Amino acid sequence: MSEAFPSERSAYDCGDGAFDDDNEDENASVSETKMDLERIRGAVREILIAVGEDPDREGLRDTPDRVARMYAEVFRGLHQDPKVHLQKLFTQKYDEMVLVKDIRFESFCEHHLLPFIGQAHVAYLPNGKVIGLSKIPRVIDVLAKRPQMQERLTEDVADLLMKELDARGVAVVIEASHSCMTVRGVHKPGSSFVTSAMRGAFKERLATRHEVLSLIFGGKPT
Ligand SMILES: Nc1nc2c(ncn2[C@@H]2O[C@H](COP(=O)(O)OP(=O)(O)OP(=O)(O)O)[C@@H](O)[C@H]2O)c(=O)[nH]1
Ligand SMILES: [Zn+2]
Repeated sequence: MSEAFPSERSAYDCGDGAFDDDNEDENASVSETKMDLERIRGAVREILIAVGEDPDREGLRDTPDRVARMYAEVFRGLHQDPKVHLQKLFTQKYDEMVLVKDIRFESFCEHHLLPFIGQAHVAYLPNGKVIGLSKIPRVIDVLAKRPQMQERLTEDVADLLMKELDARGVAVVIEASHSCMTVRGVHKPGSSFVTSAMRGAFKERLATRHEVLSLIFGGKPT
């Protein structure tokens, strides 16, 4: 991994509690201190020159710095540990499905570094304990704010929840539109990409899988 990005260890090294805080701006600025902003600025300047631009003209003068700060913001999840949001569980004798639908997220595809934006739907079957509702979107935000593939994002959310909640099952469905398929390349605006990861009872029991899919898609054919 290049020096501009953290090592595997430091990406998960949240022992100093730097990211226990839920404050977005603060998280972005902590991320800035962990990234090699100078290197990003230099690289952006080089790209501008390479495409035939003058990086010193007035309109572009601050662009390398803006882009560096943007990367610190949109890739801050590299320096955050999603598990910190899943430590506080509530004992509850509720053993039916819990579903959080339509969680909007923004991520960046690792192939083109262009945004993909959509909704995630996450269900789990508790095992005597439930998690605070807001924590599921928080986990998605951490994992989305990294260079991603939608399939990996989907599976990582499912595996993490399965493990940390000791759930009897987890279902994750993500629908997104990828800018790399709309603003360039094949130019197919309106197309969406749907991925799913089923774990535990959602994988093993067809009726349970159908139940969650019909709750997510509201009876639409799935
Ligand atoms: N499976 C998957 N593919 C993705 C994702 N994000 C972007 N892609 C695709 O990644 C592929 C990269 O293909 P390449 O042939 O290496 O790159 P490219 O020449 O820019 O491809 P085109 O987009 O077809 O022009 C493209 O087909 C993208 O649509 C993702 O999250 N999952
Ligand atoms: Zn892409």
